[in-house]
Amino acid sequence: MFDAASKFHGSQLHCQRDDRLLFEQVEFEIHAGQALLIEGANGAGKTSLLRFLCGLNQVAEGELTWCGKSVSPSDRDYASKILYIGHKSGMKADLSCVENLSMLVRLDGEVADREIIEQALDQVGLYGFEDRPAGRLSAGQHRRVALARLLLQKKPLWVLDEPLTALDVQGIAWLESTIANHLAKNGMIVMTSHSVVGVNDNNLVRLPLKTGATAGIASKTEASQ
Ligand SMILES: Nc1ncnc2c1ncn2[C@@H]1O[C@H](COP(=O)(O)OP(=O)(O)OP(=O)(O)O)[C@@H](O)[C@H]1O
Repeated sequence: MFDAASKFHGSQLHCQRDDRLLFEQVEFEIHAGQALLIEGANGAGKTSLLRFLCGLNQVAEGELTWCGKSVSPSDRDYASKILYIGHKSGMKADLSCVENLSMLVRLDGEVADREIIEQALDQVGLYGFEDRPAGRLSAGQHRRVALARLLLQKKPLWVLDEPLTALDVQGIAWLESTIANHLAKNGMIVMTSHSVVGVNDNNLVRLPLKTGATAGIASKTEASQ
């Protein structure tokens, strides 16, 4: 169970790429058990925003607070709260599924032994693939291995960039229950996705990104006022 009082707030968020303003004055707030869905056309800046929240780029700027305390995306304590799974999995083609997951979990400052990783691979439908090099997986299998980190790491905030990509019906069903379970434990999620799974309307905050967006705060509290 994560802290029921958790709150994640962003304000004055803006992003410029070269000479082009992607978005500005964007604001959001989510609480424990809620998911933020970042929406927008191709090229609107969704990935740029996600990566900014994770301290992975400086192209976007803005103010962030975690539980009411101002944080910088590069703060170690703040970064330790986040599990980011982006378009690229970060896996090495010549390492096995177990070796890759072990490495990725360690890079995030955590540890998972082989038995635990095998159990996670089993849960994502990859029993028997433990020692297969990642470079010899299908696209959907590759995505399933990347998403197995959701079972291995205990972070309150998941930042997921198009997590449904390449998943089949069973994969989507697994992700749906995994997301619902995380939110039920007071976890939070910031994600981009063309469809929403595992989040009911009461727990979903939508953040549309459009150039010059000044549409006010994206939050459940404000929306209901
Ligand atoms: N490394 C980069 N250097 C310069 N411009 C970039 C770079 N990466 C992305 N861009 C540009 O920034 C804009 C926003 O890209 P971003 O990937 O954030 O959009 P997105 O909303 O996630 O798009 P999509 O829905 O297609 O994934 C695009 O116009 C893109 O061309």
